Amino acid sequence: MAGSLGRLFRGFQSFTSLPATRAQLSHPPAFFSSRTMVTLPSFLSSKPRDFSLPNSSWGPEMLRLYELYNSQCEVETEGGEKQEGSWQRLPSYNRSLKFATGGVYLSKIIQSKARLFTRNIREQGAAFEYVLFNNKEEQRCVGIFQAGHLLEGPPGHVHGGAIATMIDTVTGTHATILSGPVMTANLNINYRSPIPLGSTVLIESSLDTKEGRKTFISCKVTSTDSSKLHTESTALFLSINVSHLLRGG
Ligand SMILES: CCCCCCCC(=O)SCCNC(=O)CCNC(=O)[C@H](O)C(C)(C)COP(=O)(O)OP(=O)(O)OC[C@H]1O[C@@H](n2cnc3c(N)ncnc32)[C@H](O)[C@@H]1OP(=O)(O)O
Repeated sequence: MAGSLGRLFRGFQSFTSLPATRAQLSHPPAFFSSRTMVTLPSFLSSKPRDFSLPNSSWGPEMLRLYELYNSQCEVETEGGEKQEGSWQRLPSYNRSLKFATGGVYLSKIIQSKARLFTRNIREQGAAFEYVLFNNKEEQRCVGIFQAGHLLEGPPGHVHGGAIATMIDTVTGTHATILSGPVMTANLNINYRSPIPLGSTVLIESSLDTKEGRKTFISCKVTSTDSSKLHTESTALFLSINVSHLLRGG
């Protein structure tokens, strides 16, 4: 039981896109011989796709901000050595536990067709394009989000539920980094100005305080130059024992 829960916990980390699971998740496809190495189409590859890497749908602003933060993930010392920088890019997959092993306990909560819903639309750029970066020292997490045409709410603008989804994604991932497995208990959003469809925005999450099982987080969504405030929100996450999920909540 303890072993299964341990495996489940590691899988749970991948649910929230944590980098700790990267090594576990990488299974290089065994389709090449020692002499030839063939690049396979992605649907034949057993390697999970990391959705937080740039793709052809990313506009110039999305790419610019990605480069801005990504360039701070690794720095070069005076001696020319590479070192971890202040930011860390968080990889993101569309399945929670596909690559975790486990028996009855996993199958109780994970259906084989289950997919992370922000990552389940095939057409690139159509819905949620985003990448998260974490700054451990500053206890801050940043999401760069490009909203696609399938997320329409008011004509030409992003649906409030889609915005809430992204706030929950960024703050929830941040809370998991800070506190381990958590669930959203409360999410409070003030919508200040609409987000045009197709635009790129910044989602900035910062730790307010931790009290026992409670992690309180604040989050702002702004235009990429920070001149326009789109939403202000606060969130409460409660640390859970993974058995909470096994019991069906
Ligand atoms: C990759 C993407 C990652 C994104 C992460 C996404 C995370 C999610 O969206 S999770 C899905 C949405 N959330 C849910 O479904 C959660 C449903 N709710 C639950 O399961 C439970 O109510 C849960 C776990 C939050 C709390 O239950 P439980 O552990 O029994 O706590 P409980 O004993 O009721 O309360 C503990 C403390 O928290 C407080 N508390 C609980 N809920 C709330 C709340 N909504 N508001 C304020 N305080 C609360 C209680 O008052 C209590 O405080 P104190 O200890 O001071 O008396």
